[in-house]
Amino acid sequence: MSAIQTDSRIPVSVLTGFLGAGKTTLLNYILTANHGHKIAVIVNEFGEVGIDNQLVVGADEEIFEMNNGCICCTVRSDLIRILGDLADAKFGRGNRKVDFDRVVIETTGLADPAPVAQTFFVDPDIAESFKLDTIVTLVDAKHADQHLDEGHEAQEQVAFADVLLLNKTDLVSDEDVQKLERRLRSMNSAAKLYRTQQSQIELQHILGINAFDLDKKLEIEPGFLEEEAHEHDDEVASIFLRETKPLDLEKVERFINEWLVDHGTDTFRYKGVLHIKGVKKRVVFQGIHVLFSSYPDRDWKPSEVPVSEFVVIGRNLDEDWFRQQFASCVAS
Ligand SMILES: Nc1nc2c(ncn2[C@@H]2O[C@H](COP(=O)(O)OP(=O)(O)OP(=O)(O)O)[C@@H](O)[C@H]2O)c(=O)[nH]1
Repeated sequence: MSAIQTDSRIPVSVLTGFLGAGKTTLLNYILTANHGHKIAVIVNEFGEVGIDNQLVVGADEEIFEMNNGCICCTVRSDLIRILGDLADAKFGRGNRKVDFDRVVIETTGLADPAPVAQTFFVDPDIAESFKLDTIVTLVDAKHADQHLDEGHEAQEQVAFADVLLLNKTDLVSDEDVQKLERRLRSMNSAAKLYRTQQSQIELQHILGINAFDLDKKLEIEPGFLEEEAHEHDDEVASIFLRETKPLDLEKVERFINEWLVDHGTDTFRYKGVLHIKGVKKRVVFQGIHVLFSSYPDRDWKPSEVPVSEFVVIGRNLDEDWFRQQFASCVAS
């Protein structure tokens, strides 16, 4: 018998990074790239309703959504269940057969990656079928300093990474990029660090690289395997807004202008699709603090009921204000 035993466990890559850093952009890039892998995707969102599944390409494929909680705490049991079902489906143990050779998990921007990683070591069934391959952390070059100054989660995401992608380098000067690189290096000198734009990275640098090293992580966080679920900052919350009546573009623009002036700093992330009167396409709308963009995306499908829905994630959000303003955007 050969002395070399092949590891038949399914490799898992975890994509992390603060809100808006470019995780979904990377996921879309992975899903459209020509790499020959069959990937099962698990997407976790902070808001009560998932928006990412609408923004992920080929969303009819093997994509499993985990909403209404964060993968690192409240819905960690869902992660274990989904992974268990996936393993059964791959190894033909259930009624369903799903053919895939790796898993990519997109965490919420507020997730602490350590408890997610812990799942692959402390749950015996998961540990038998899956192998944590790499934690990839995206860093938003424009907003990272602010997020690292303010939030424990952003710091943990950097500290726990195997690969750091310093993304959105188009938005800042080279000098700022270098300064940020020094800051990231001081927080995590072991991770590989790449500069990216639109999260584009050769996939051989992030998939199947066998980078997660338990011993090294235990050096960073000795209590890693015993840690309790992560506690989130209670002040950070999400609001989900939904309206089936078409919206008036001018009113929407006025609403957004007021919002960004008065609440821009407190809104970490917002994203969704809008159903605008007179526009045949759905309008994708998203932003990070005051950096906002919207564009017509694709025609509504005949099978879809056009609807505006979006999620706002932030601190100290005045929910009544958002609801009233949004309701007043309905076209007459
Ligand atoms: N200028 C610029 N924008 C980028 C780049 N990469 C991604 N974006 C934009 O940044 C916004 C956020 O990107 P996403 O990929 O949705 O970020 P995310 O990390 O998945 O966001 P959450 O899931 O909400 O935490 C989108 O509007 C992207 O198009 C980049 O390199 N440069």
